[in-house]
Amino acid sequence: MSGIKINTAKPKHFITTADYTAEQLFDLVDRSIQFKVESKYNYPKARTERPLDGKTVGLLFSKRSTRTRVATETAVGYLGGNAMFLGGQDIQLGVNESLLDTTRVVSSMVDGIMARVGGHHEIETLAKESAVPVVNALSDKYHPTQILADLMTLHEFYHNKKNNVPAGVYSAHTQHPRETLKGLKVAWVGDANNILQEILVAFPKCGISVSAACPPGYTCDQDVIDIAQADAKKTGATVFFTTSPEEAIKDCDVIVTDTWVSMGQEEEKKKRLAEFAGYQVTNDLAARGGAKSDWIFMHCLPRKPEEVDDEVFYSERSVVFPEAENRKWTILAVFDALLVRGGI
Ligand SMILES: NC(=O)OP(=O)(O)O
Repeated sequence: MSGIKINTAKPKHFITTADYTAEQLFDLVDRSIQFKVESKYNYPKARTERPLDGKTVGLLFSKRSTRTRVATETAVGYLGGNAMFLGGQDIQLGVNESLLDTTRVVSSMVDGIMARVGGHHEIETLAKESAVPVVNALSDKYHPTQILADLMTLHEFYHNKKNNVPAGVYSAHTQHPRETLKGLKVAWVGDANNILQEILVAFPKCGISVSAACPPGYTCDQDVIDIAQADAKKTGATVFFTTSPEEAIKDCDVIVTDTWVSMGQEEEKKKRLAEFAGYQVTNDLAARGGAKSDWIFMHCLPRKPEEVDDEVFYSERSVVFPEAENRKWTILAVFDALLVRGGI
């Protein structure tokens, strides 16, 4: 009897944007825009294909999530697939079963995995052991789908600004992301966390300069800094670190911050609030530091008022809600690439 040939090719994953070139990230942004326009305006026509029909994506989440979970479940549904949420309270992982065993079992039954983990080594184990593509839904080192959404949000904003497209209107996007993003200066004011680290490995290679202010003692991993500096050298972008928020935001186009107390750091809250004094993003800080007059504000959410005041957060400068929505379109593009088109 002749046997059935089993596909033994290693699956492709999306663990960090550091693994992909700027052109690959731009293509994902471009595809995300196409999905958004198609969904909102039936342009060029309403979607009828359901390429993930009969397929399942497992959401292996050991931490809370609103945006990433909703974005993934709706994105997989949009492609006709089934999203199965496997929360930390629901399965044996971490209580009765190791990550290695769980990965082998779950990946033998699903077609893709979206995983939110603690340590970055956990997502690396998952990717190594999984029989199907794994997407990093957040680890303590990186948050790639968030920063892909941030690239899309920046592209949309500056594309529409250059082309006088009114807010909330989606155009056919005449310019490529490489044209809209190159030369921007993004200032980070906050923790040296997974969001800043993903920004550092994604933005400089896209031609975006990054200047980051973190309190004394809060520093990024050296391998991340090395990647950022090497990428910046190639594109002409700059990478700059300081402990002064005012210094970081000088001449910036965009100010970004995030929580000062990430999930799992709750016992450090009091100490952190004291150490981040002076780091709240306000119009006054932007004026003192000399941000460009038309600076915009980003935050991956959820947000606490100590990080940014209401005046900025709910102002016209703030693109935080389109940024949140774009999680869906970018995650859609990632799963479309990995599960439908065979790779990014
Ligand atoms: N920004 C982000 O990852 O949000 P959630 O934690 O709600 O998924």
